[in-house]
Amino acid sequence: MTTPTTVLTVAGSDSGAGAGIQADLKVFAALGAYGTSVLTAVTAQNTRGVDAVLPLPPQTVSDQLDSVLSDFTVRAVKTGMLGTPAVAGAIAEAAAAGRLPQLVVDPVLVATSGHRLGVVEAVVRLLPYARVATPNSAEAAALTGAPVTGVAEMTAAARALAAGGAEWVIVTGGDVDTGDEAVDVLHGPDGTTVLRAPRVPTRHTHGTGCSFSAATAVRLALGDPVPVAVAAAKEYVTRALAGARDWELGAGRGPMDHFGWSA
Ligand SMILES: Nc1ncnc2c1ncn2[C@@H]1O[C@H](COP(=O)(O)OP(=O)(O)OP(=O)(O)O)[C@@H](O)[C@H]1O
Ligand SMILES: Cc1ncc(CO)c(N)n1
Repeated sequence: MTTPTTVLTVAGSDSGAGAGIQADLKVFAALGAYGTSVLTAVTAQNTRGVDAVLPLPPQTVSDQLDSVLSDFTVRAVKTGMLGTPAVAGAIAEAAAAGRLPQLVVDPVLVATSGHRLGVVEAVVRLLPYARVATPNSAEAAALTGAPVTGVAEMTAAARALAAGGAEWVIVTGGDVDTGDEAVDVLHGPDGTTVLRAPRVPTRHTHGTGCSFSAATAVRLALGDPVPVAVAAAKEYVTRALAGARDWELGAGRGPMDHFGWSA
């Protein structure tokens, strides 16, 4: 194998390893990229929910960022859980200094268990530097202040968030009732497109958002335009959900299948 392309995730640790840093690194490896990681927080978490959260000091986050960026040629970066406004501020500063190329911002605010993992104001600071932002319906609602319950509202939210600074926004609809399809709405300089894929009938959806944004980052790192990158990420998620449908890992919402990919 030739030297792989390097990508970076700035996110929280999920001890159950279905979401967060662990999901990101699995996706990076599955798609043939070399993954580096900057931890923002440590969560005690499993398939049933989040039990505890320890945010790391902003200096510790900046130190990790400096170590990675001073030694690796990072082609794309994704951010997930940032934890605190102070950490988000440190990341925004790096973005403003042009140190975070092809930035994918997954505005993680709340885990499915309802546990708060971030604050709106912190994420908003990062959006102007995002090549792509990937809010789910709840995050889009929190960021815009308007409910997001259908494709029309997803479209309005994507447009509002793009107007607020991100170059491209894709509002993901894993939790939106769209029948037997999983529908996402992309808005950017080329206009608005609706992405549709078969909805995988499974309760094991832990880490879909993290995996989607991580796959998008890999494809951007490899040179894909944004619409191509998110379409590939959607295919990845659909296949990884289907692969783990019958897995029995934990008693709650289990993780996805990142095995068996050839880059
Ligand atoms: N059951 C499903 N079948 C097919 N695709 C799905 C399903 N659930 C989610 N997706 C897709 O997964 C991607 C991530 O979207 P989603 O809205 O689930 O993110 P999220 O809510 O942030 O995930 P997380 O569970 O990590 O918080 C989108 O492309 C969405 O359409
Ligand atoms: C660490 C972490 N990041 C993101 C999410 C969102 O799925 C999660 N549950 N845990």
